[in-house]
Amino acid sequence: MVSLALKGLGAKYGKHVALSGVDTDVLVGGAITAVIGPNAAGKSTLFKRIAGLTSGPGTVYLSDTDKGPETICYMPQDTGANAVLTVYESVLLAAKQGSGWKVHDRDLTDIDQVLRALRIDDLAFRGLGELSGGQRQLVSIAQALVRKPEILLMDEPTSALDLFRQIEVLGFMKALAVRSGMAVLIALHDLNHALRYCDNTIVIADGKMAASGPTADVITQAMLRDIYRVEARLEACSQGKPLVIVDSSIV
Ligand SMILES: Nc1ncnc2c1ncn2[C@@H]1O[C@H](COP(=O)(O)OP(=O)(O)OP(=O)(O)O)[C@@H](O)[C@H]1O
Repeated sequence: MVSLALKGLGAKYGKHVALSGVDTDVLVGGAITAVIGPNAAGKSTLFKRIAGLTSGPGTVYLSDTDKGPETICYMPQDTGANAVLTVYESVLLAAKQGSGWKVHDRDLTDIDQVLRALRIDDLAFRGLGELSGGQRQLVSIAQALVRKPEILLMDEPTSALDLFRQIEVLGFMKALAVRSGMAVLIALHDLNHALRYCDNTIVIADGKMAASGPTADVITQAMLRDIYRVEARLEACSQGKPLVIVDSSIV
């Protein structure tokens, strides 16, 4: 099963150092890692650096893959919709990226499966420009999944989704990671989603890694105070699962 580890990873935009010194333990396939932290902390920059879309110091070590860096897929936060294409065409284009343009029956089966799994098969022949924000976000997820990456970096993939779709997509990703052995990193602002769906959590603050480890060890009252500047409690819900309850901001 694929795994990755980050050593001394950093990134710059011009002279601005947006990220430095990110070291992680081995992140294994089959698990979901949340990447959390305040606005402008460097979460998207970390993903772009792992995906090779920005340069900088450090190394992304990949193990147990014979595909190399192209096995990493980055699903950006903002996906500019190409209004000319239908949903189906855009997912087909994503499926063929980097593998030649000849379309096989297998490609069409894969697209049908991914659209059905995300329950957007009814949108297949709608233009991207006609979709709602949440529908577009689901199409972006379909475009990422149809490529069958071994390492998937999802930048706030549920930010435009309603409550039902949020838990459906995250539950689906968790099951898919276990089933396929994919390593999934998800940037999230909803820490309750991290607690519920993510095995491990990395905290980025001010362009540095502030903490990492099993999610329940990382999301603590002290971390919420220091990094997020909120007074909050972690309480067990009626099902015994931990929930973050925010009381106030610290000014
Ligand atoms: N293309 C760019 N050029 C210059 N600076 C950038 C660029 N993209 C991001 N930055 C800066 O890098 C820093 C980190 O941004 P990044 O997008 O990684 O944060 P983030 O943690 O993903 O934030 P958010 O939660 O708000 O999405 C910010 O100060 C941002 O202004």
